[in-house]
Amino acid sequence: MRTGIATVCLSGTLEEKLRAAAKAGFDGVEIFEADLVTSSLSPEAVRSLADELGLGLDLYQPFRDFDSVPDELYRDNLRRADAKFKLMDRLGIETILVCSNVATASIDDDALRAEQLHGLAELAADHGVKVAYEALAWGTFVNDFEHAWRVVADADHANLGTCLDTFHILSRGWDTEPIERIPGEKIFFVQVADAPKLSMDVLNWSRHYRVFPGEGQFDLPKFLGHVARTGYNGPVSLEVFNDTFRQADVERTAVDAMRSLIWLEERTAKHLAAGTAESGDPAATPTPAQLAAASRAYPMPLTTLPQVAPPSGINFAEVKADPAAAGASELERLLAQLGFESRGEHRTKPVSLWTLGDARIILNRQQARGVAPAISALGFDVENSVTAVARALQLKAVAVPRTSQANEEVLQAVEAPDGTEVFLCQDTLWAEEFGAGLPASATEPPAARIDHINLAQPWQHYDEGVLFYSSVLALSPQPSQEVSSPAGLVRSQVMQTELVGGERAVRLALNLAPWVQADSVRGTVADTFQEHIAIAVPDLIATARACRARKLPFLEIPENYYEDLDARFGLEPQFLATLRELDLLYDRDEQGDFLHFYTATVGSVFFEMIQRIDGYDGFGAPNAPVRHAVQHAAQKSK
Ligand SMILES: O=C(O)c1ccc(O)c(O)c1
Ligand SMILES: [Mg+2]
Repeated sequence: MRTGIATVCLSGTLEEKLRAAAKAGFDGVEIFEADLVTSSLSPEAVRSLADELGLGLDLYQPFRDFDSVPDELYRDNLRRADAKFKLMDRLGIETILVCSNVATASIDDDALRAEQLHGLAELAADHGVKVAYEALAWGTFVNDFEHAWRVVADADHANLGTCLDTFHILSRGWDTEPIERIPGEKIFFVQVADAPKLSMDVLNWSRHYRVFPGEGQFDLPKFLGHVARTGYNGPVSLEVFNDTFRQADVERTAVDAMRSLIWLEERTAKHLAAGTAESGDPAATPTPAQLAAASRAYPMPLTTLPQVAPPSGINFAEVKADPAAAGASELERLLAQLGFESRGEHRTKPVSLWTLGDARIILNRQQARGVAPAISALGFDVENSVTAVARALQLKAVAVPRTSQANEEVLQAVEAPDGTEVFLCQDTLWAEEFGAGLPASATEPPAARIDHINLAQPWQHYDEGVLFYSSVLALSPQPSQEVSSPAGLVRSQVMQTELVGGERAVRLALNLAPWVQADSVRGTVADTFQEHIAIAVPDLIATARACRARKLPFLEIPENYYEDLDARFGLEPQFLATLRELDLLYDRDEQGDFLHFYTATVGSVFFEMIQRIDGYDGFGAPNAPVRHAVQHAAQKSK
């Protein structure tokens, strides 16, 4: 598949955008008119830079407000077009995108539109240019891709085709099946964007909230499957108008963008393969042979990746703390008060292992000076770490450089967008390298396990994080939520594995905190963000009492919370008194009940102990505002 990206997706100057797109591995770009007009590079210089970078200039866009106008305006529009066709000759660009008229359309007549577009195509032919007509979702008369295609078909000119843009099609909820009735050679260009499902006017939704494929909620594999079936084999190009990406680091955004297309290719091949599966079930998992066949079934080849199953558990979590600061010993004390046991020091590194049941936490004292303790690494249980790493690298994840000594387990890790090191683990043999190793007898079911991890995300890498964990680790994103805090709304995105036998192996929550004005590298963030490790235990009340006896600093919950809780749930007085006494929080969903408590924060890290009763599947979200408020107050008083 030929990959592309519109320059409007990226931040910086035109030259920076082109360099970043080339470096990320794109085949071509769409030159967005405003980027050229405001550039100090001449069209010839842009052309030779693209040449030098090995980047195709696949589209010039947009040309606006052409069709459905009175004759006088039509002639002026042809004059405007003529100037652009001459410019395209200097740039060496063959195709121009003409979007449906939103400003000057005054005559709603398909015959006239077809005639005017035919006239434009005639002029284009004189310049050796092709015109791709796109229906904008808010076009005055043409706002539906089928309508745009009908007009193009009526105009019947070799130099006129249509441009399909997923946003304009899926934001309006149009059926995508009819795409297959367009001949592939009449589709001149394909633009892809994802978006969260929002209820707002479509123009503002489009101009500010588009995201890269896999970061929103549109069914893009289905769309691209239809496109593949038409026989189309031109560029599939990202056109994402997004306020965050336009400010973020250009090279990182380009890599995020490339990852989204690589993953979309694979998902499209899977979608096509599922359609051919014997069961006929579109959700069926295709065999490797079916996947390979689907990837080359149509003129547009689809690259696939090494296949991985979602992780089967959280192998460990690592917290980094500067040994010279109080953080490291405070964390050790906290772990001991929670009931964790020290399993000793690593043979060669200043790193210690702590366990509680099957919950494994590594305390790493290699932190740079003055940086607050933070969650630095997560280990995920995977079937095959070699395959998992190969997949991650193909998805442009960056390998974490590691040095291992003789006789040490070789662990493979890649860097998540926020800098967290993600280890892909096949076993726990690495634990042998710590003094005491793992306890001999793990109980069944385990006395404790890591239930979820909650990571604070820098604002500019939030969507990138969602895409990373979905594509690399096969976690499924849930609809994002917002919880209130004294510093603003916190956007929270849960990524998890499917429910199997009432259990979820992995739950990860990505939080976009309003106060995380972070640098891209974890640990350089001002120590105002907080994140945590949550451990599930079989009897939370007993755990809380034991922790109290060990003098654990609990997060203290205000009395108002318990009054509200009682009003909401009408709890049994004795039970409510226990919650109050132990600073416990409570929630309930359709399945069951949830009990939890939090520790005080050390640096950026705190712990949560939880108990899920009868298949409760949430995170106690209604209690999050209380936690944020108490933590905020605690931070201020420091
Ligand atoms: O928002 C716009 O104006 C606009 C312009 C060109 C496009 O291709 C598009 O999808 C939207
Ligand atoms: Mg478009």
